[in-house]
Order: sequence, then C-alpha cells, then structure tokens
Amino acid sequence: MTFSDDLDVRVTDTCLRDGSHAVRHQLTTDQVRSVVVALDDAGVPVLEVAHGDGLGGSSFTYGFSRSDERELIAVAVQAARRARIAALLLPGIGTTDDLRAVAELGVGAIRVATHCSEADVGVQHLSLARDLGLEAIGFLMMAHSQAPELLAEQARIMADAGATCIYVVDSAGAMVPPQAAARVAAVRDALAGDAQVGFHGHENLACGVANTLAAIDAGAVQVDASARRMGAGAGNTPTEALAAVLEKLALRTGIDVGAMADAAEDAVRPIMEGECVLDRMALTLGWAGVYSSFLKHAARAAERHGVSGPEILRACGRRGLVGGQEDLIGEIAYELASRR
Ligand SMILES: CC[C@H](O)CC(=O)C(=O)O
Ligand SMILES: [Mn+2]
Repeated sequence: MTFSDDLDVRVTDTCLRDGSHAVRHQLTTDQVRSVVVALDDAGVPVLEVAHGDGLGGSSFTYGFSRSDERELIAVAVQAARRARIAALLLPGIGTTDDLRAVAELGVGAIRVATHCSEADVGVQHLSLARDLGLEAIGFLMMAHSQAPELLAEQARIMADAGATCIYVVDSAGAMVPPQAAARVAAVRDALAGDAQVGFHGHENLACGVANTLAAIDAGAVQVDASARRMGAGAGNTPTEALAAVLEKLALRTGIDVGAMADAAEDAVRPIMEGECVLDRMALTLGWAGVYSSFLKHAARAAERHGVSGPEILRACGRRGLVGGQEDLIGEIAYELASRR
C-alpha cells in the first residue's frame, strides 16, 4: 500500500488541476492557498495542482496560465498540513526538468499521463519520479477508446517502469458502469498485486459517481474527484458526493463529509467562473467520446466561425482526436463554416 492502511479508498481531489480547465487556467496563489487549506482540513488525502494540461501546459495551444504553476505548487505544499500534493505530467508537454523542479518544491506524487495506447512514452518519467523518491502513478487517458485487454498490457508497461498505481482514465466521460468495471478488472488482473488500480471519471453522461463505484467494486483503491465538480467538460466526479456515498457504503476515505460539503461551497465555488454544467456541449463530449478538455476550445471555435459547437465535437469524435490535437478543432470549425 502507498497510503495509510486505515483508508479503504484513497481520493485525490483534482479541482486545482482538472479544474484549471474550467477557469481557463487563471488560478491565483491566493485561490490555491484557500482551497488547499479547506480540502486539507476536510481530510482529502491527495490534492493535485498544475495547469489543466499538466506541468508545462501554459502555452498558446493549451492556454496560458495566469500564475506560474510552480508558484501555485509551492503555495499548495506550504499550505497543506496533512495532504500530499500531486502534479500531473504529460510527456511531451511537461519535461524531466519540470519533474525535477516540482520534486524540489516538495510535491509527493507525480501522475504521468499518456494516451491509453502509448504507455511507453511515460516510462522515462515514471522511472525518474521513482528515482527522486516520489510516488509514481500512471494515468491511461481516453481509456474508453480501447478494449480492456489492451489497457491491461499498457498498465503492465507502466507498472514495470515503477508506477505503484495505474489509473483507468475516462477522459471523455464516455463510459457507463459496466465498461468502467471491465477495464479496471482487466488492469487489476494484469497487475496481479504489483501495483494498485485507480479510476478517474467525468460527469458528461452523469455517471461519475456510478462509474467510480463500479471501478471500486472491480478493484480500484485510488479514485479521483473534484470539489464542486470543478473540472473539464461537465466536471469530474464530485468529491463531496463521492465521500458521502462511500461513507454510506462503510468505505473509509478519511474525508469528513460535512467539512467537505462546506469546502466545496465556501472555498471552491467562489473561485469558479460558473458551475460546470451538463449542457448539450458537455453531453456531446461523453456521447461522442471526446476529450473533456476540448470543451472550451470547441466553444471558442464555434463562436469564432459561427458554427455549431456540438457539431464540432461530433467531428472530433469521428476523427478520434486525442490530447495534443487541439489545433485541429479550429480547422474542423473552419471546414464546417466553409461547407455551409
Ligand atoms: C489534458 C490532460 C487531461 O485533462 C487529463 C485528464 O484529466 C483526463 O484525461 O481526464
Ligand atoms: Mn480529467
């Protein structure tokens, strides 16, 4: 186990990383400090902080951050009394230098995210994280798009590189509970106890909590959630609701449900631009199997070219776009506009 034996399920709150998409990466150090203090007081054991697209994400393609993410991470490390601070790294966006720098700042876990059929691009970063004494976690994104058997092979690559937990990541919020369960079970069987299994869900089909429960039933012991659903697309599995549901199931998370509900309402809601809603754009992400972080890019392209946002997202789904292909969203919108 990589966490205290008195927890049955370890929850990582990602409102200060996946939630960065929801506020166009405009988080400030004061906001990060107040949210970390509130979530830490509520007993959330791991808090992820970074640009929405991970370390080094601040760029023209992904959106510039308002504050240097290393400053945000430093503030989070200082503010947390008990919680471990984690950072996400997508190889190719973040570098080994970024990894070393945040290790110096006191981050305790690195989550190395790759497209779910490309685990090999994360091997170097997972090994480095281990060498630096950090918890190394693998993150297989867009996991709805591949069969359980393939995910299992990819998870094995990450475990062999030193990952102590490999996440099945429903980036598009496209899974329904049996699909989440089948993927987690296949990964669990392939890892055969060499590493834990995690699950990361989105609310685009309103299945975040249900998928997370199915994943836990199938063997996931680490799960992601976001306070107030602050995340990409319709948002992530809500931490406060998940904590309440897990308590009713007598699964120990270490989270105080009342304090968590207060943190979501009093600390997180005020830093959001608006609620993360399950509108037709968000629903299309889940329905068509599109990366949740494409939502705001597609909304902007729809407005710029005067075309339908859901139509752009459906075209993204048909073409099977993956993270890193955000530049094609504008092209799709341009093509739709020219065809009119
Ligand atoms: C662009 C990285 C992405 O937001 C990571 C993640 O949370 C996911 O794939 O769901
Ligand atoms: Mn996500």
